[in-house]
Amino acid sequence: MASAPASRGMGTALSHEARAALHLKGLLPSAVEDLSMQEARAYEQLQRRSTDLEKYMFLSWLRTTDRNLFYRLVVDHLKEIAPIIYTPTVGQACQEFSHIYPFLAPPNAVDGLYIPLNEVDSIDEIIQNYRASAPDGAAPETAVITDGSRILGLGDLGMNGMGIPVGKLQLYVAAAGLDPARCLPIVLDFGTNTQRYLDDPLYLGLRQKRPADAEFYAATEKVLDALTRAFPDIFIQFEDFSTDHAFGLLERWRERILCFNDDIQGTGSVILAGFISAIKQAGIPARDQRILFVGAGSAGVGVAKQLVDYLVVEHGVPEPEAKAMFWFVDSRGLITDNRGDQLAEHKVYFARHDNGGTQCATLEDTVEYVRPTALVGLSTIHKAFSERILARVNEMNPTARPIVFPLSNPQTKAECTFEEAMRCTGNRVLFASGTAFPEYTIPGTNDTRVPGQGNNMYVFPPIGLGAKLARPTRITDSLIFAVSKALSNTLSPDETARGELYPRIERIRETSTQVAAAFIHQAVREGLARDRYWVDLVAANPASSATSPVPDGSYSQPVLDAVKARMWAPAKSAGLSATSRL
Ligand SMILES: NC(=O)C1=CN([C@@H]2O[C@H](COP(=O)(O)OP(=O)(O)OC[C@H]3O[C@@H](n4cnc5c(N)ncnc54)[C@H](OP(=O)(O)O)[C@@H]3O)[C@@H](O)[C@H]2O)C=CC1
Ligand SMILES: CC(=O)C(=O)O
Ligand SMILES: [Mg+2]
Repeated sequence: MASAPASRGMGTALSHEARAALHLKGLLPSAVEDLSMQEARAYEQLQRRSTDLEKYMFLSWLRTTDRNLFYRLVVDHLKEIAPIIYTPTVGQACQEFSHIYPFLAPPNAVDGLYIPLNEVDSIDEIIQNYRASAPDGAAPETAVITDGSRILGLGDLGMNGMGIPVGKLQLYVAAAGLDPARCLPIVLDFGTNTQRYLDDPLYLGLRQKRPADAEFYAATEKVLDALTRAFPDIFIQFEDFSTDHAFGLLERWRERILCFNDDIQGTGSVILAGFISAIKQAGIPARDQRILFVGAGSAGVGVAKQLVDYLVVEHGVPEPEAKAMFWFVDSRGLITDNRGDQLAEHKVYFARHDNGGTQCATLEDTVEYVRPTALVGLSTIHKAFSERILARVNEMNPTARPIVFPLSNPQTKAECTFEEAMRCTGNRVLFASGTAFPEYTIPGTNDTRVPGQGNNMYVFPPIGLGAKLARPTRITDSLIFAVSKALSNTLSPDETARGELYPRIERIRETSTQVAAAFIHQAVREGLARDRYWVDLVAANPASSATSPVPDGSYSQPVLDAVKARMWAPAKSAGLSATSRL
């Protein structure tokens, strides 16, 4: 039987000569068509699926049977397909993962690593099995790893969380041209504390509660040691670990291996980029912002720390004053150092100590107390920004445009919608959400506004691309800062004129290239890059910021061109190799 993956992928696009050579004569319909016809057929099939989950399953099947066609379709229809393979639909797919798993890929298709806690001591064998059966036998260069303990805002999904690394890596490929054969999704199947899954007869993960901290860290240590021994150049993205482990893992590993935490650093970076654009339009100086965060988990604290860095470095605000521009609300109300509970370590930095005896138990009370200019939601609490709160924040800021960022995912967890934010602020809002909301036409006009999507999808793909190319020894805070600056520089004149905060998703491949080029310049500038080619190229072609102490996210044209030339793209016709350029 003809089993070469390329022949299965090409199917009806194979020429008669190729069919003869592969002993496929008579085994395919007689028509020979080009990839655009195959793509048109796949798109038609996609549209015939009546629910988003069915679309997700169809696309998963296509990806694991015809990678080139799948990525052709995704790249050409990214705006429409991103919400299927990524947030929000990926959230539903994860919740149902154990029920749909057999229908996502052909039997025995290798689509990543499932590492159960009770098999961690066999990690070398697991990696060896992967090497032996990996598509194309290529060593992975980018891994996304989760333990499923905090999937989007949906909680502890256990092994079902595998959909997230799979989805993130599809964006690495589609948005930044990483080679799909070298992307490795990993789920640490360390059990789940969600009883619903433990009780579900179809649940496919380990049926046990999660381990205590010591066992968790010992097991992750074994896995990461083995992975980095087997693949010394691998770039590892930590994803959707519950906050109690997210900070600990990052601190343990960030100086040891090439890694980063997407929820802390990636979210910090992308929201800083949107914030830079927002404060240019807000009508008050950056240092006069009063920023109220709802949610003090890995994402909330990660974002706020990135904003503090920016205020210090870019606006010269002394750190204590910059920190004092932030207030946090968690499930117990305003975070202060005198509210009577033991604060988790990651909350201590932002705890208020200037509140006298004032404690606010609710968000409404906190809004009255703080009188914020900006509301940032990373709380997983749907509608936390009620219409009343939005209207009050608008009233409190008659001369400044309020910044409202409901960033929780998926959209069923978002703190408010775009339409609510527009309506309740007299259309003055500067808005970004984690999951894309529909455009909004101001009633009685033809004025249609495009909401910003403040999602780390704009930064993790180019960070991965830059890391793969320049091979820095580690990811520093200043690299992340340069990425934010670079992303904020990518807005087109039209997007800027329309007051948008992020580039349109249709342009994400272009913006990823620019951000990756800036990342490489910064990595060379900090002496972190190990790849001689990029060190020499940057030395010969410095960016405009080469002598400035503050990274400005700039890059040179030759570096941009070289990055573009190294991005993987699906072939457009059967005559080209799968690595031919878009
Ligand atoms: N847009 C983007 O790119 C990204 C979005 N996110 C989203 O951010 C959200 C949070 O992620 P993460 O920080 O890791 O999760 P966590 O669960 O660690 O954090 C949630 C925070 O919200 C607080 N909270 C819970 N209930 C309430 C309430 N009723 N009122 C106020 N605060 C409340 C929690 O309080 P307490 O500490 O007291 O429990 C906690 O501080 C998720 O929905 C995730 O999808 C994450 C990364 C990227
Ligand atoms: C986007 C993302 O990383 C999250 O919601 O967790
Ligand atoms: Mg995440």
